[in-house]
Amino acid sequence: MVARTHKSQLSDPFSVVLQPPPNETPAERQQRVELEQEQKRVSDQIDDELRKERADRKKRSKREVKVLLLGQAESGKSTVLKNFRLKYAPTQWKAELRSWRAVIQLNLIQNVLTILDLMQDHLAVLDSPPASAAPPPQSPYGRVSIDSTLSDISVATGGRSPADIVLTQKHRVLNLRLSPLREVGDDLRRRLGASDPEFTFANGSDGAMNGVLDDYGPQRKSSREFGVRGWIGALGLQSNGSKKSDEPMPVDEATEILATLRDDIISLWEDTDVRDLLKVKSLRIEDRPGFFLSDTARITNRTYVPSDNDVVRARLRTLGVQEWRIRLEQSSETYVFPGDSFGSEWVIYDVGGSRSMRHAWLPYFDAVNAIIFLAPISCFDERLAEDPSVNRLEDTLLLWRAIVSSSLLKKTTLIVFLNKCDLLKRKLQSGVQVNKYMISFGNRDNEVGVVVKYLKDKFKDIIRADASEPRTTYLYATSVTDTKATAATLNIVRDGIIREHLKHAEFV
Ligand SMILES: Nc1nc2c(ncn2[C@@H]2O[C@H](COP(=O)(O)OP(=O)(O)OP(=O)(O)O)[C@@H](O)[C@H]2O)c(=O)[nH]1
Ligand SMILES: [Mg+2]
Repeated sequence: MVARTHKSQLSDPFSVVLQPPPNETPAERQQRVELEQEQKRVSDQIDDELRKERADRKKRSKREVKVLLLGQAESGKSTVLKNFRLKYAPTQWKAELRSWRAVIQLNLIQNVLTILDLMQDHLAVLDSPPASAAPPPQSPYGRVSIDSTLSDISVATGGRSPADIVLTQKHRVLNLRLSPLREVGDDLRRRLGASDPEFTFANGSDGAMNGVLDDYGPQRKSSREFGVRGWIGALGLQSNGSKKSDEPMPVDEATEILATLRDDIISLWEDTDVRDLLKVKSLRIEDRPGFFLSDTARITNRTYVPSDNDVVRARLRTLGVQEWRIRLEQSSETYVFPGDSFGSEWVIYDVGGSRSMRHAWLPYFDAVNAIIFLAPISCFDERLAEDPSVNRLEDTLLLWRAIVSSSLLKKTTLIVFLNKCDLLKRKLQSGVQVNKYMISFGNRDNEVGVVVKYLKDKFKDIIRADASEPRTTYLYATSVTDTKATAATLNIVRDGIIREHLKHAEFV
């Protein structure tokens, strides 16, 4: 029997191409039909998966809150992210704590090396022949006169000048015994950077160090700041932030050497001449990020596991942009919006804040619900590491102006954290006068509450002057290393962002 061919089939070139071969045997036909069925099954499966993925994406975007953390280097962006994860994803956070050991060890080593560098410079001056006809010292470690250009500082440090600081044989021995830490520091950096093909030391011109170290250090290798492109790789985490395994942590070489040098580190930090040297050099190392010398006994323990607070205080510079997807955990204290409602999942973008990295911020501007802007207000007397001619507070205000005047951010909720209030308080108590650096501060009281209020008004003034339309901005005074207080602030921020979103959604 000859198969009848429909007229329209003849006119359709596809139907001709798709026709079975004319002399097909029943076995060939069977094989062809089976193959076609299999191909259809695979094709349907792919369609299903694509449909599901689209639906998932749509569902996810309905529940996702996207937040961009902005601010200059060392303003506290990554620290806010840590607080967020500690509060809303505690299971992952706990699993991750141990991975921070190497970062904290590196921070501690950095503290020691800062002091060793300072001591070495001082010893070099002691060892060099006196420039003037001053009498030579009685003994190699006796009182030696060195050139002092810091008379103004010596007034502020109880009348002592560098010339009065005597380093003895004890200091030389400590310097020698602690020198293996340079190698250990390099090893830790290599280990943390191993997963990052672009792993770098921040160089002197783009480090995130403030002006206090300018005197003697940013170019020195031991003083350079270390950064990674992602914690996930550096800490050996999976992309959702949890650790690959929960095997016991090995006592590695760094841990062993630190344990051996524990007493020397403690004796270096407790030495009164070392403290005086830091003072006359105006080096407030205890106010620097990643300061752990007061915790040496605990951290150098072979079984040391970092605490929440250690991790929040640890310093690891961010390079580039890191995306964190956080599904909020329900807990007795944390009310999470149920199921798939808006606010049950957060995507947080944590960016590197130094000037050379700011170009990477822009692509995220039109994709986020809110920006949390970190303004480290204790930095009113510090300079940018990447451009020492720029005051850090000035840079922060310029950044803020750029954000409020950006047309891409017209609909974005803006939140400001006037951060590092604890350091501001300490600085003011130590006698630093705000009006010396900010003339417009005038004769107001040099007191933390007054400074915070003054700066809050400054941020609001910029909004009034530069925003294209009136907008609500939320300003909070924070010290984000205080996890308890920050948890309360984050709750308010979280609810505020969700409320703003719902308010806008009603008008859509
Ligand atoms: N005392 C104190 N330290 C803070 C505060 N906020 C942040 N820090 C510390 O400052 C250091 C820098 O904070 P990060 O969160 O790493 O700064 P960042 O803005 O992410 O910096 P980049 O990654 O370089 O852009 C860390 O060691 C923090 O622990 C604060 O309010 N008070
Ligand atoms: Mg960071």
